[in-house]
Amino acid sequence: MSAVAHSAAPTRVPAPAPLPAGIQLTARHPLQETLLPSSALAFLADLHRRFEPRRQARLAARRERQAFFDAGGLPDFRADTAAIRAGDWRVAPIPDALLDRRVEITGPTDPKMVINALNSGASCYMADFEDSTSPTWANLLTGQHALREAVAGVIEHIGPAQGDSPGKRYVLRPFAEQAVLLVRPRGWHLDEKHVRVNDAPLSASLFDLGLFAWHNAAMLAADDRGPYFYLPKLQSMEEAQLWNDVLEHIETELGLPVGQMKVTVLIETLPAAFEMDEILHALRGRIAGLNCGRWDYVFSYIKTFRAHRDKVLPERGQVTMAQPFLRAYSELLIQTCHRRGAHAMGGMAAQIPVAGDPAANAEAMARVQADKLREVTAGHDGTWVAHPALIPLARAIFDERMPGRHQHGVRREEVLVVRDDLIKPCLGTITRAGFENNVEVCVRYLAAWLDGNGCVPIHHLMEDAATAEIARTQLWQWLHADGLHLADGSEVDFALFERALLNLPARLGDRTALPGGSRINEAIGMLDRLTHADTLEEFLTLPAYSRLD
Ligand SMILES: CC(=O)SCCNC(=O)CCNC(=O)[C@H](O)C(C)(C)COP(=O)(O)OP(=O)(O)OC[C@H]1O[C@@H](n2cnc3c(N)ncnc32)[C@H](O)[C@@H]1OP(=O)(O)O
Ligand SMILES: O=CC(=O)O
Ligand SMILES: [Mg+2]
Repeated sequence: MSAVAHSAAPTRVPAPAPLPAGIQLTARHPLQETLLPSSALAFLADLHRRFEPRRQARLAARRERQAFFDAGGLPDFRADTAAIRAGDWRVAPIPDALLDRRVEITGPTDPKMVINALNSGASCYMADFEDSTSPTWANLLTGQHALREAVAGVIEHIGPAQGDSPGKRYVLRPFAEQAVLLVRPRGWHLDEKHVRVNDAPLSASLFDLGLFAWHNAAMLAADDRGPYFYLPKLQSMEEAQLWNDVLEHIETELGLPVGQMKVTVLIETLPAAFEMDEILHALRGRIAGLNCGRWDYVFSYIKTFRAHRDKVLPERGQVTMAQPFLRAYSELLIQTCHRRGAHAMGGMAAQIPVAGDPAANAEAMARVQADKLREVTAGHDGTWVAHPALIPLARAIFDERMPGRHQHGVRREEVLVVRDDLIKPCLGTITRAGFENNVEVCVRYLAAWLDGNGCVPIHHLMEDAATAEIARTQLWQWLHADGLHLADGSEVDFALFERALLNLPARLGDRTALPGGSRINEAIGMLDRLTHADTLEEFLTLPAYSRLD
């Protein structure tokens, strides 16, 4: 055969495997063949057909409830569930692997992060497909693959070469020394647009959780573990019931004992704070705890009260856990969990280590320390950190004050939280710097997210979807509420906003050095539109997702 004829011979590229009936994949990625064989897709499609109508019904119920709040209604404890709150019941026993959760590290799911987090010395690692992940198809598949390799114990990552030296090799510590793995799928409101079933997008929650369980349940069972999950952004006990039914169905399908899959629910919406007992009850066969997701909680307070002029919050930096409405929520969570035999997990301080500035670093560490001390003293059974360097600090505080594996014995029976404590307005101010910082954080975070990075440091704080949402919704609320003034007396109006947006490029300087620098103009345009809109967009990530790969 001549050389020409040889090079012209067609290369045989294997055709993609045929998809199960009714399923469409709208993107291509090299990991698809491995992660989405037709049996996995059929499993996901079955979840969709069974549960999608109920998901849509729950989303409609959210809209209906918000319309009630917009008309002046206030959240309150439910009359129809009083018997659940009064009843004497407890959640199922917590498995050994989840009894000591004093320090949990969280983070996105790229292979290096996964290895670093599992090796970090934390008690648990929450692998996050949610607040800290930009859900590009590549991120989701790389993340699922990294987790599967980690559960199998074979994950490896090679860092970039340094001159002539090869890149750093990352491998796992022995299993017994690793953090216990929990996975956080995306919330009920999000679609996974790359998988369509009968011409409708699959729920992102079902994709993330279902695929992880499908690949890993058997391997985890061999280690006497289960797929363990954190469930985000629930608003009601009916949503918890939906999750329970999904999990029970998956257990049956995968041949797991009922209750093998454990969950911890983030109480991070204002409506959910009024249904903590009910959520524990709906998931009582499998729930290990509740968590104070403080950043989304503040975001939810703003959204819930978007139309309530008397509940406008001051600038982000002043809305700390010391504010009465946040203290009441965390104390009620501790009391509720400990009465029911569940863990009451604390949340995330946004400070991260500050490299190259010892004074700023000391201040950041002092803030984290104070936050963790408040949590352990209040009765939390564990806490979150955003960065491995914070683990020793958080661990030392919990070790000193929590000698047992948890502190369910701290019942906090003296705590009496009523409706008005949870919705109490918050005193404070809006400074010009606070206003401009919200504009900067929104734009920079959104640009990074559009570029595929869901968690970035900005001015030495961890920023993710939840913290950025506070900045976005505050801007909308401040600008749509009549008669607000900055602390210096000037009016909060759209001229102020436009000036802040116009000045931002100069303030940012060399944008090539910023994560997502090339998407800054797009982010500015989006924030401008979202802030001018007459109605508040429910989630930033909904319109932004349509711009993602
Ligand atoms: C509101 C909420 O939902 S909170 C939960 C969601 N948010 C999170 O999970 C935050 C996760 N944290 C992060 O993503 C990061 O810590 C950031 C973006 C805040 C800061 O990241 P960086 O600036 O890259 O940190 P830095 O350069 O100091 O990292 C040093 C090392 O620690 C590792 N590291 C940093 N954070 C983490 C983490 N959360 N998990 C595992 N490893 C981490 C880095 O990979 C790096 O490793 P290397 O030395 O092997 O290269
Ligand atoms: O998910 C955590 C939060 O604070 O939001
Ligand atoms: Mg959150």
